[in-house]
Amino acid sequence: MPSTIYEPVKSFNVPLPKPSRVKSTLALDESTKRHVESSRNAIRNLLSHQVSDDRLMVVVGPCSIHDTNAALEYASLLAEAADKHQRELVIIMRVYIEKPRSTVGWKGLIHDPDYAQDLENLNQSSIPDLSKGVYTARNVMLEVAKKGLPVATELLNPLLVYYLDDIVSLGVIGARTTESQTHREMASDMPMPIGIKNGTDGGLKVAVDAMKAASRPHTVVGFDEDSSLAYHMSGGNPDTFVILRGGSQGPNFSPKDIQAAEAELLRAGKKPAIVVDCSHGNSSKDYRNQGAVAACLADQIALGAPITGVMIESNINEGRQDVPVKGSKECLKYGVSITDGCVSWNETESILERLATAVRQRQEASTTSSPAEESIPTIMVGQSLADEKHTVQEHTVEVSV
Ligand SMILES: O=C[C@H](O)[C@H](O)COP(=O)(O)O
Ligand SMILES: C=C(OP(=O)(O)O)C(=O)O
Repeated sequence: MPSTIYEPVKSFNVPLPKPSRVKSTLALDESTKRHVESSRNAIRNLLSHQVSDDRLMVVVGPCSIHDTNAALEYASLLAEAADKHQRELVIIMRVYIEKPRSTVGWKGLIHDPDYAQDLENLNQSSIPDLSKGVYTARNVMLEVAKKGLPVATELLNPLLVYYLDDIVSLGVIGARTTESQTHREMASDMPMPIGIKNGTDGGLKVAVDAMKAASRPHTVVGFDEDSSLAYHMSGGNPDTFVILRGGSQGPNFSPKDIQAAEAELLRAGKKPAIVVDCSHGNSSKDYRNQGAVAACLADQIALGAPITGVMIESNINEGRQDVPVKGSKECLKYGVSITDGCVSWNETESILERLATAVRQRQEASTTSSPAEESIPTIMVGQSLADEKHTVQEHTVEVSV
């Protein structure tokens, strides 16, 4: 990537369109509004372990969206899979339009919608067009929602969220911002359930602290209905949960890790709703490990482990690529991530099959178990799983991060 694209621009201000204007231009129709509300409620049910819904949440999709046509082709494939597995899985698509960077790099479609689009005509040294970005990002989310899929996204910039908060069914606070007060305030103000990643070092305490903070009211600085800068009191968000994503100390998806997370949540007075990310620190940032992580989770799920959901980074085609610099003869490969590596659609289908089978096994076991067994506290179930080392050993991946 040419360094010029991120050179600071002095005395440079471009007004952004007001969130209210973008929202009314790309408005949700009544049926999409109902879809967003019902998918938020379905997620809330899974988080509170409603007996009426024993399905598994699966948050799956590209690491980031850079090509909206490819994203919508992916969404069509995923919508079919969601339909096929509707008895076992609540499938939510990752529509990640902002990326948190460890240092610097492309910050996502909303910040820079032209970055990886028309390589031949693109002037990659031009100033990123955020005004176009807010329309592009909202439009792709709207199109995904219209295909019947709930939208998940990382809520990174607390002001940009005002362009999207009515479409998103599941918000995520990423590992790099879990400890940020501003993000906890934002989470406390959101109308949808929020997943909170553990820290980049693998520490769960920051995520549990974030859940506690987000559940309380806060003063929040943002936009009012007329898009004027204002402040208000948030209501507090009761629908938060942790996402175990591993970290620099290693992965955290083993039965022991799940059991420890469950115990920590219960100690903090929180419901043990745990989603596990197959990527990032849990895959050593190597997408080829995601299948093995998912297989280990499927084994745990079949045995009744307290796993509410799974996250997978997936795209039409596997791997990742760098964006060729302007003027080079290289082309961008279709349906391949330009941020973290992803598993292919074919592998995604196999992972979804395996997770659905595990949920069926869990459902069958719970209908055949005696009332006494059913009343075993979930923490005990985690304990017994931790002893079944052989179950996970064959799938455990080497992690060096
Ligand atoms: O999910 C994507 C990445 O892991 C995250 O944006 C950090 O990426 P980076 O370390 O390449 O900046
Ligand atoms: C950036 C992401 O994850 P994390 O915050 O866990 O690094 C992501 O899921 O895209």
